[in-house]
Amino acid sequence: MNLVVLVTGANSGIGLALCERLLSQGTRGLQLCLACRNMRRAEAARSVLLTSHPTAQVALLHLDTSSISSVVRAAQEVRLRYDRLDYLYLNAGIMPNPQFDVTAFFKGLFSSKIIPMLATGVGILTQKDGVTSDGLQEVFATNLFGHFLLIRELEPLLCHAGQTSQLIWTSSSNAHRSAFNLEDIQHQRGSQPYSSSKYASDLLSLALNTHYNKQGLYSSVTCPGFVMTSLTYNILPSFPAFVWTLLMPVFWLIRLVTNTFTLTPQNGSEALFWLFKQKPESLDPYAKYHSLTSGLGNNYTQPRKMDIDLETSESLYETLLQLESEVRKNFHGTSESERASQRGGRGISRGMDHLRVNTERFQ
Ligand SMILES: NC(=O)C1=CN([C@@H]2O[C@H](COP(=O)(O)OP(=O)(O)OC[C@H]3O[C@@H](n4cnc5c(N)ncnc54)[C@H](OP(=O)(O)O)[C@@H]3O)[C@@H](O)[C@H]2O)C=CC1
Ligand SMILES: CC(C)=CCC[C@@H](C)[C@H]1CC[C@H]2C3=C(CC[C@]12C)[C@@]1(C)CCC(=O)[C@@H](C)[C@@H]1CC3
Repeated sequence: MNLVVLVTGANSGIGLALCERLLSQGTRGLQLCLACRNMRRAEAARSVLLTSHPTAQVALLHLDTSSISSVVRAAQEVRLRYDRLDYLYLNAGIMPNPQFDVTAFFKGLFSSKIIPMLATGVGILTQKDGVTSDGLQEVFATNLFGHFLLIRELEPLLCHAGQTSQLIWTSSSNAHRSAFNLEDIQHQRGSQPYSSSKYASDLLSLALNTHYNKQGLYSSVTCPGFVMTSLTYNILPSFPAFVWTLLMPVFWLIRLVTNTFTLTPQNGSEALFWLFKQKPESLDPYAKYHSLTSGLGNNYTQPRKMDIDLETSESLYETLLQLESEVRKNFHGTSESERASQRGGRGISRGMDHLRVNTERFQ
C-alpha cells in the first residue's frame, strides 16, 4: 500500500526529525511530501533525507501556512499529485519576537511552581505578534488558521470510504486556557499569541474529531517537550550557540526532575512518530500525546488529559467556519452588489470584527 504522508514545516527541527524517523522505519511505498515556505531550505532537507535513504520517495511542496492564497494553491497541487492522503502532520509553527521575563523566571526557580514553569514555559514568555498581508494575526494564521484551511481544502483526499486518515498537530504544553478568548480567537488584544494558537489547536482537534470521525478522519495533538530548535534559540537571541551547548549539562540535570526536557528534535518527534503507528480509532480525542525523555535518555509517549471542553471547541469550530467563508468569499471574488454594500460601510465582517480579514486584498 502506498501511504502518503504530508508534513508542514518539514525543513528543520521536529518536522525534519520526524521525516527522518518515518523513512528509517522502512514502510514500503511511503510517499513523503515536505511542505515548506522556503524552497531552498526544503531542497536542503530533502538532500539530507536522501543521503541516508537514497531510494526514498521525497517530494517538495511550496506552502506558506500564513498565506491564504499559498494554502489554496498548495492544496490544489496536492489534489493533482495524489489520490489519497493518509497522514497530515500540522507541524509548522512560529513564536515571533519572544520576550523572556527574567525576573519571573528567577522567582519561579525558587518557588513551588518551578517544575510546571520549566515544563510549560507558562508565566515567563510573551510575544509581539504581527499582521499578515491577508490582515490576519500572524501567529494565528501560521499556527492554526492556515492549517485549518489546508484540512478543509484537502477533505476529498482525507475522507475516503473504507480508509482512515490522521491529522497530527504539533501543539505544546504552553497551550493555556487563560491565553485563549473565544471573542478574540486571533489574540489581537493579548501578549500570548503562541499559547492562544496552541490552545486553539487543542480545541480544534476535538471539534474535528466530532465532525469527521464518521468519515474516517481522526485528529490528535502532541507536545514535543522542550526541544532545542531555531524556535527556542530565538527566545534568548543574545545567547550565542555555544552558550546553549554549555547549558546542556544543566538541561540533562533538569531532565532528572522533568521528563519534558526532550532537548533533541529526534526525541521531540517521539509522540508524532508513535501516533503514526497507532490505530486512530484507539486514540483519546481529549488527550495530548507528550514526547518524554527519561533521566537515562529513554524516549516514550504519554497521553495526558487536556483542559478542553466540547462546548468551547464547537464554538471555535463555528467561528473558524465563518472566517473561512469570509476568506473564501474574498478569495473567489464577491459579486459587485456585495462589494458595493461593503463599501457602503457595513463591512464584510458584519458584527464579527474579531475575525478581522483584509477584505480589500482579494477584491
Ligand atoms: N521547540 C520546542 O521546544 C517546541 C516546539 N513546538 C512546536 O513544534 C513545531 C515545530 O517547531 P520547531 O521544530 O521547534 O522549530 P523550527 O523553527 O525548527 O521549525 C518550524 C518549522 O515551521 C516552518 N514554518 C514557520 N512558519 C511557516 C509558514 N508560515 N509556512 C510554512 N512553514 C512555516 C519553519 O520554516 P522556516 O525554516 O522557513 O522558518 C520550520 O520548518 C512548531 O509548531 C512549534 O510550535 C511545540 C512545543 C515545544
Ligand atoms: C537560561 C537557562 C538556565 C535556562 C533557559 C530557560 C528557558 C529559556 C527555557 C526553560 C523552559 C523552556 C520552555 C520553552 C522555551 C524555553 C524555556 C522557557 C517552551 C516555551 C518553548 C515552546 C513550547 O512550546 C514549550 C513547550 C516550551 C516549554 C519549556
